Amino acid sequence: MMTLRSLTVNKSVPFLKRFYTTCFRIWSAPSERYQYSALPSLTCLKPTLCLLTCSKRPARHVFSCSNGSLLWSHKGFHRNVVTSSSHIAQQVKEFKDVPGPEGLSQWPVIGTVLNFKPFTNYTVWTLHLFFSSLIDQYGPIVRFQFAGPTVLLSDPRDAEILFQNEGRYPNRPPIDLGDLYCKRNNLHGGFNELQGEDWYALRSPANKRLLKPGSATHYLEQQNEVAKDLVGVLKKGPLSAEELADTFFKYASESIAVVCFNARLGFLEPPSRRSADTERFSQASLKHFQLLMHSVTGESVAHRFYRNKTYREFEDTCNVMNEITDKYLHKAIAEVQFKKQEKSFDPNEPNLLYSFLSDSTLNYSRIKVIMNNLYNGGTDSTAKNLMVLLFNLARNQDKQQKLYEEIQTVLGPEQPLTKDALAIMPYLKACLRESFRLINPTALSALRVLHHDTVIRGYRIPSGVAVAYSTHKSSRENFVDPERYVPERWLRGPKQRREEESHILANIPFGYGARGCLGRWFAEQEIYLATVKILQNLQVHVHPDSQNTKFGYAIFVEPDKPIQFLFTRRETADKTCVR
Ligand code: HEM
Repeated sequence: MMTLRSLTVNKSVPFLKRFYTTCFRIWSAPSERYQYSALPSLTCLKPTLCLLTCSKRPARHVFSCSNGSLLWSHKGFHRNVVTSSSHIAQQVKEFKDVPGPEGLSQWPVIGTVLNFKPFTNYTVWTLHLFFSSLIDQYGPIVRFQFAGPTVLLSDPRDAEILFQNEGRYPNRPPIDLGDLYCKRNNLHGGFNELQGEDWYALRSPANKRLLKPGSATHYLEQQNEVAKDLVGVLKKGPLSAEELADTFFKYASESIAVVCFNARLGFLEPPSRRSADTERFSQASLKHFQLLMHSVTGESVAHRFYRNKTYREFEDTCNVMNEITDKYLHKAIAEVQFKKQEKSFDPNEPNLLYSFLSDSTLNYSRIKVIMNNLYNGGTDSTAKNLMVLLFNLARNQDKQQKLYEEIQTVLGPEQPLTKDALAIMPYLKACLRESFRLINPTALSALRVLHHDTVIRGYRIPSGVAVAYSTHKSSRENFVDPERYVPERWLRGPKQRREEESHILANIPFGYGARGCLGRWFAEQEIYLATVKILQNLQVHVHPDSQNTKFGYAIFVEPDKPIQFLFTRRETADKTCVR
């Protein structure tokens, strides 16, 4: 028995007209154009057929049926058509038929172990290359063992089906160290740990605040001050590659702290001027990430069974961060109370922390988890991707010059970045978008555990199976000259490049769907701010030793060794901050 779940209609086109036009197009098109052909069900006029959206975005399926779905994307019918008809269901191949390594490689546990060193050359750090090798060997859909039966996809059209079927509460497995900490201490889990309705209860109040237009631009002015401090530190130089990586981490931490704690924590201050709390917080959050990486890369496994050293250290970092978060939240609570007494409190407060604190449906522990998660989500991620952008600009001086000229035209040598200025800086946005594409995946996370059986590429993938999407592959296969850094491919205009036609899921640095990144506007804004301020003052180069830096993945993208950037002062052309 099939059930209809959803109907999305593009209101600009009369529904019936679209319906009949589309039926005609399916009927009359050659069947080999369909990867998952709906033709038989249509020619038999099976009324279980379902449709359509003409939206410019990937199709929200109009009808989605419990035993499959029929989709139509903006690219046309040949893109994504999965049938839901029971007639077609008989042609669907079984999970066991999905191509992939055979024999011991499909055994639980052993299969996973065999994928990595010493049995192959791969580690979690080179997971993207391992995924690519599977795709090269077996094709665009692969069945393999990765902590359980897993399917790997590389075609954005298949990813579209995956995301269409992720449901209201997409399931992305947590990093076990964070999950264990919450469980062992009986604490409320965060975005990464929770699933189902519990996750949604946390995510929904955050969505409405963080993903609404203008949520990030409210902080432009304050975060611009942080960017200025960053440039101050860079100008003082010289900084070693390690110090530089640390400085970018501090920049991202300071910048997101403005949002999460309504305060400048002083991470970029010289050590003598940093408060003891700031120092502890800075060290704890850096260590926190390193330990999470140990868990992800499999360097630590024993913490799953007992409180080993890694786990105890991790618990310490969480405790420090919780303690300092408490201080800032209590301060903000007092401010909100004061504003309320003074009757100066705006119920539509654009300030995120105040807005959360004045929401009577959220208790203190939830707000604390949200703020802590946003803070942690916004440090390493932004810092690493900022460095990747600078690396790309340094290695492509012509692009850097072009961006510099855009900055000079719109802002001149000193003006801060504003919302209006951002709206007329397409090259800045294109530079970041292209940097994301070239480094894809930005994070190890394009993974969903299926809630129900789903037909992908003609195979029925059972519920409970994890499906990963190799954005490394998709961000190369769908672009011309993929290894080159070409921001122009994202510019609109008369000379619009072919890439503009690429599938929207071919480049998804912030994930996709209901569980996509919550902080994407903040991340982009902070990277823009730093890049603009740096280029207004300095020209960026990389030391010859860092020219061939390779990138891998722990949680976020990571260089194989810290990058030695060289900065030249624009006014004096004197390489002061050089190492
Ligand atoms: C360039 C920087 C960043 C990148 C590349 C990035 C990337 C991602 C990705 C790929 C995901 C998983 C999405 C999915 O599964 O579909 C994610 C999740 C998340 N990100 Fe980001 N992120 C960045 C910055 C930030 C910032 C600044 C914040 C906080 C303000 C943040 C908060 C989060 C949170 C809370 C989640 C978990 C969402 C959930 O499971 O509901 N991220 N991010």
